[in-house]
Amino acid sequence: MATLYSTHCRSYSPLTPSPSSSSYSSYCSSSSSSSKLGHVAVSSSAPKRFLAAKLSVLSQNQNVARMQDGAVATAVTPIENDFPFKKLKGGLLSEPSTDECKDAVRFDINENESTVSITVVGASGDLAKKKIFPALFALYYEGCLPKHFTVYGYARSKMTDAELRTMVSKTLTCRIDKRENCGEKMEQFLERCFYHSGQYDSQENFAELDKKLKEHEGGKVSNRLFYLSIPPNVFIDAVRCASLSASAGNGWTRVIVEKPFGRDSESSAALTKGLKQYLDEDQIFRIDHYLGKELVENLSVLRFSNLIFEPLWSRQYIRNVQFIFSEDFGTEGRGGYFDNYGIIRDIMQNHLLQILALFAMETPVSLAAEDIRNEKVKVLRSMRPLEIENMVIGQYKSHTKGGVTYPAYTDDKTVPKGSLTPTFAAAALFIDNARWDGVPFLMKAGKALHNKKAEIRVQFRHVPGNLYNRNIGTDLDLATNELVIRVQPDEAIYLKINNKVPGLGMRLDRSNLNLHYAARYSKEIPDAYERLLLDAIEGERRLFIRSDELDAAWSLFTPVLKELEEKRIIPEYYPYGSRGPVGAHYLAARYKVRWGDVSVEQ
Ligand SMILES: NC(=O)C1=CN([C@@H]2O[C@H](COP(=O)(O)OP(=O)(O)OC[C@H]3O[C@@H](n4cnc5c(N)ncnc54)[C@H](OP(=O)(O)O)[C@@H]3O)[C@@H](O)[C@H]2O)C=CC1
Ligand SMILES: O=C1O[C@H](COP(=O)(O)O)[C@@H](O)[C@H](O)[C@H]1O
Repeated sequence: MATLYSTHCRSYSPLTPSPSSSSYSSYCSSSSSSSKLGHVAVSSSAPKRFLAAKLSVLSQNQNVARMQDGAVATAVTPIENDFPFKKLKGGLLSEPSTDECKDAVRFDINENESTVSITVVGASGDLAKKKIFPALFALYYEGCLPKHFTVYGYARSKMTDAELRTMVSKTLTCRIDKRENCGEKMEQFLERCFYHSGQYDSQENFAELDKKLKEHEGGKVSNRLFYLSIPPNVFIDAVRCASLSASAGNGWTRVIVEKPFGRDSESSAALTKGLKQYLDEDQIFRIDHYLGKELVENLSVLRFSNLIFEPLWSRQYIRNVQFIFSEDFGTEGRGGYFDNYGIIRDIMQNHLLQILALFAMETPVSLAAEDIRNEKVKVLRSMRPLEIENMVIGQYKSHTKGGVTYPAYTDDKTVPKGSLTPTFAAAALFIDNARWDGVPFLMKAGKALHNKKAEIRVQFRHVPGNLYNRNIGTDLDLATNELVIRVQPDEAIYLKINNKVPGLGMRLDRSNLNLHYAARYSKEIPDAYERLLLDAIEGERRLFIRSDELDAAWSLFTPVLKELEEKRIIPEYYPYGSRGPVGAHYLAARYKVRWGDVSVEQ
């Protein structure tokens, strides 16, 4: 018998019920989305293939779990010993810690027997350098990574371990609010980073990696996470080779797959089919990093834990909902990738649609991954496929401002001349269910616009028979209550209300009830990749996309994408740095909507 992986309890908030051994399962999330176990031991005779460590609880009291392939696992650690009390010398217990992860990892007493190896496939690339290694370091700094972990970079580029460390060290940063021992921690982290050069389609090269991983694992239970940070044309090759030559022998093996998950329904289905030749669905972690953003994660908390919002969350009170994404830079350097996808596939079909599904779903049975994903998929399947009449596309053109000339999209050397690929799109979508019948869900996404922002805007209906109409004037839109969830930058949730201007008269103005994160919380907000990587290590699938969600998402967008391409629809050209095509306003106006981000006071 050997240890598989521990149950992790990640965060402990003052709202959480006071811990006791009997209430453990109510606040402690497990390494399996559906199991609520303490530490688990599993037969090490598991077959050498990608082994799903999905545990389903047979009996919570007996602490017995069943692995997906039928192997029985039994809990060997009494759960009373577990989180969140710090054990002090002499057996005393300290106060529960509010520090994320630290206690969970520290109190995994079986972790001496288990290891986690994280292989970043495509380690020489942009995403790995920019996001993945820094996120892993942040997790290490916070004490969230297990005791025995190793990070491997894998790519075709030739590099030594030392060169990888130099490359990685350039992008590591410490949080503004936590700089203590930062340099020291970086050194320690880098010592755990290694590199193996190999082809993505070579079983032999992955077998060499396997050999190196085994040396680090030193006979302990091996759990392996592969992060596919490579272009999609080599996804299947890499999964095949990793599966056949480098999967964990006796622990779990999981694979994080980066977008794009295909470019339409057919190619996405083919990709899923290809992945499933080598992996079970619960080993596949399709990442959408917007789901890891703090305010997206908070969306359900806001709605389901505050009485004041949920009763208003329907067609009865909500006039329209807007999902807005803008960037103030173009495709700079990524034009080659982008031209094959365009903004609809790059941002709308995934990031914005995922947020929409979370926003509009019914109350899930529980916070378990499958319960949430079931509700999301229901919303997606209740939506009308997007029609070309409900869509506007644009592309940025060159613009000179203040003596500086900004390039057109097609000036990018990696973009084919005359490309019609949209860099901007606006769309009106509808959910044909009882809650949302007739409510326009508007999306707008663009590159090379005047600002960088991602937000959700909920515009409420006008107040019937408003006593104060006289004080508001004829433009009722000006008095609309609007809830704004600013995902980035400068995270905030604010509600626009009408208020009496202090004084002897009766003049109303619009004011904000404002929850400004920087003012309210001193803690730096973790990057989305940190949350998602930690979830993948813990086996938490809630924020990853299931294959049926993906199919439903593609069904909504594939017909219109095909039509745009077949008819070679010409995008509306907008100047680099502007607010985008005017067509977006006409589209909104058709549904009696004004974009919330264009008013004077936003
Ligand atoms: N960069 C970003 O901001 C984001 C990226 N993504 C996705 O993440 C993944 C990685 O992105 P990113 O790091 O930007 O990608 P890169 O283009 O930087 O590629 C990553 C690595 O893959 C290898 N590679 C590049 N092109 C090919 C090719 N044609 N055939 C085989 N190997 C190749 C290279 O490594 P070597 O030559 O050393 O093998 C490269 O360093 C992609 O799927 C992308 O869509 C998703 C969201 C944002
Ligand atoms: O997935 C993608 O997201 C980025 C924007 O991410 P953010 O976290 O910086 O907002 C976008 O630039 C890129 O085109 C897209 O592929």
